[in-house]
Amino acid sequence: MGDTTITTTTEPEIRKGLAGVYADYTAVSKVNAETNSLLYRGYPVQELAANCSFEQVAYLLWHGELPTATQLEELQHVERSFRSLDPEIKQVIDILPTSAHPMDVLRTAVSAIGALDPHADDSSVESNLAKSVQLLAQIPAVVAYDQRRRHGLDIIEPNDELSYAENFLYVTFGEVPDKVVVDAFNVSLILYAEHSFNASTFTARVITSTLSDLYSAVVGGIGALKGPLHGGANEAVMHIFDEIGTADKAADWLAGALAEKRKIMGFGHRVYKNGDSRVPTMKASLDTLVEYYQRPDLAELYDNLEEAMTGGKNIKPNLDYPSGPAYHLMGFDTPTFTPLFVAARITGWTAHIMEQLAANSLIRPLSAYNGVDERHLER
Ligand SMILES: CC(=O)SCCNC(=O)CCNC(=O)[C@H](O)C(C)(C)COP(=O)(O)OP(=O)(O)OC[C@H]1O[C@@H](n2cnc3c(N)ncnc32)[C@H](O)[C@@H]1OP(=O)(O)O
Ligand SMILES: O=C([O-])CC(=O)C(=O)O
Repeated sequence: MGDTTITTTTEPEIRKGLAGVYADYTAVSKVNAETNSLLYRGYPVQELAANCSFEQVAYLLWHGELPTATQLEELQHVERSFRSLDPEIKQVIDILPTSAHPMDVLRTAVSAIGALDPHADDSSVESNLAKSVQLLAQIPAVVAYDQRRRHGLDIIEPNDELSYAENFLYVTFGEVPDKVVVDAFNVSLILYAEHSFNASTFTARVITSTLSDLYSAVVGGIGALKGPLHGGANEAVMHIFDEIGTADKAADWLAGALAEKRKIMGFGHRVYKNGDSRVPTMKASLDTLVEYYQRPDLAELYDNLEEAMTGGKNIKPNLDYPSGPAYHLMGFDTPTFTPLFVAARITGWTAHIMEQLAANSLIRPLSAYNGVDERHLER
């Protein structure tokens, strides 16, 4: 018998939420709560955010090394060639109500992209890499298409002269904003790209472990990311800011919310208990945006809520806390924030899908039964 033999005499150790459990190895990234650091393929994420484009980081996550100039050019060429949405995908989006949450629209669109791909079930590395680049290129088109149709605006076709970040902003807003905005967006994408066995990546790996296809794993990842305890928190932060109103009300609002045992979105983390390694970098980008858009009121509200939360419960902000207001300042509407997280995390998810396939083992833990004792039908 293998090591999954169930012994009924000893009480199994249950780790709720798999907290503290090592499920497998990964070479994609290292989250170190003790040193408060995050490495992508060995590189500190802060260094990557300060010096690289999101496309370079995507390549790094997929291939394990940063691209040479030629490799980057090739990636950019392919990514730019996939940016337009097929008419069938536009039709699929169009039949969804504009009241549908953008995460539901994106999940549906990715599922449709998979159903239209005749090679969906080809799980070779070459095919999965090609699918990963295609999804990288098309997610911005879906997100922008949906935000614009919700606001009754004309759809803007992509511009393949532009970088990934520039084009994303262009197809959403109809113009490329100033460099300070593009840079902040690029930084946010890099910071959101990868974070080891978080809930959505683990979901994608579980699906992959059954030898299902890459699209199914990504659709599952999107579903897991939508929840407010995970990616949905960046949207929820903005709802909290709206609820609080002005900076002077932050402390009282927090006292009331904590008294009602509410979870304060954008704070806390399963792994980092002493602050999220990515927050200082994203906060610096938020500061540049606050300055650029002249919104000291938003910065004051941000600071006051953080001060009240760290002073009271000593729970620190996670990446969603600075990202939410940063995306708001850039002009994205609030329900679009979590799809922006998807646009970045598609790189990490697909890197993990390929890693899982390279050394696969079906992910299937045990459960300890605590239902009624064995019983029988009365006949
Ligand atoms: C990019 C990301 O996905 S980062 C995560 C984004 N999610 C959020 O911001 C949602 C808000 N945060 C949370 O709900 C949690 O901090 C989680 C889900 C992220 C992590 O949760 P866990 O590791 O399970 O921590 P847990 O829930 O056990 O919290 C420990 C204690 O801190 C409290 N706590 C943790 N986070 C918060 C919070 N944001 N607001 C209020 N209390 C909190 C818990 O209530 C608990 O208190 P207790 O011991 O008195 O019961
Ligand atoms: O690691 C986690 O649990 C959540 C997170 O911060 C991420 O996915 O970026």
